[in-house]
Amino acid sequence: MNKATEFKQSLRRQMRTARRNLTPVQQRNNAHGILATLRRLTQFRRSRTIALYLASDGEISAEQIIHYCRKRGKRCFLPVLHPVRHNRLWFIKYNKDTVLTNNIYGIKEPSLIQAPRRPAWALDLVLLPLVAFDDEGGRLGMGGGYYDRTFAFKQGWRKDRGTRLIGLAHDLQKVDQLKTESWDIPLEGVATEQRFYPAAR
Ligand SMILES: Nc1nc2c(c(=O)[nH]1)N(C=O)[C@@H](CNc1ccc(C(=O)N[C@@H](CCC(=O)O)C(=O)O)cc1)CN2
Ligand SMILES: Nc1ncnc2c1ncn2[C@@H]1O[C@H](COP(=O)(O)OP(=O)(O)OP(=O)(O)O)[C@@H](O)[C@H]1O
Repeated sequence: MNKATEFKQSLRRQMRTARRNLTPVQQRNNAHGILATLRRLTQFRRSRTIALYLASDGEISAEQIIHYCRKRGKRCFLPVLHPVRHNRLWFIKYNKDTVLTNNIYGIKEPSLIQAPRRPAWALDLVLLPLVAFDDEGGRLGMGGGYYDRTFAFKQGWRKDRGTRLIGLAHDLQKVDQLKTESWDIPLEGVATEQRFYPAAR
């Protein structure tokens, strides 16, 4: 393992532990706070089709956001591990009656037989889970490269064109600067319970 990979692994361990050690009360407050942050964002207010995720391993919960979106008539989608294409995601509509199953990582996702599916480029906004972030749009994920592969088509696009990508995190997941890799797809910004961090251009 080279130095950079070792560094990423140890940062992942450290941040995943920090996330998991938040108390239920802190988790609840942060989930509440992040909805308030998003409601102030034009990019969120304008979006009609939004991909979120079901939290696992201490990730900031998106359930309140999902509830809010449904009330406002925004359509919610969840990522599903692609059954055939290596390390890519599909996005499936998420309703109250959607049947969920556990994927290979033990994360809940809609069962695959369920339509409708939506291609990644046809979503207005994707709210991504992450392990660590910086204020330049850098994202460290769980290490599967799922989001990077799925949104590779955005390489070279302006951040404000097409599907918008915004990370969701607890504020404690912020680090000074992440080294970007050639395959990393930069985020437009990251929302936490405290504030929105727009990527500097
Ligand atoms: N809630 C949520 N859903 C998500 C993601 C996520 O980060 N959070 N993903 C974002 O990409 C995708 C799943 N990616 C994941 C990648 C690795 C591991 C993981 O736990 N890996 C093990 C080691 C690898 C292995 O067992 O093969 C680990 O780190 O312990 C989990 C999810 C799609 N759905
Ligand atoms: N567009 C791509 N094409 C091919 N391989 C890729 C691509 N994007 C990422 N990868 C590979 O995926 C692996 C994991 O990447 P990385 O550690 O950046 O994942 P991550 O962003 O932390 O994970 P995730 O998106 O699942 O949360 C790397 O080995 C990388 O080479």
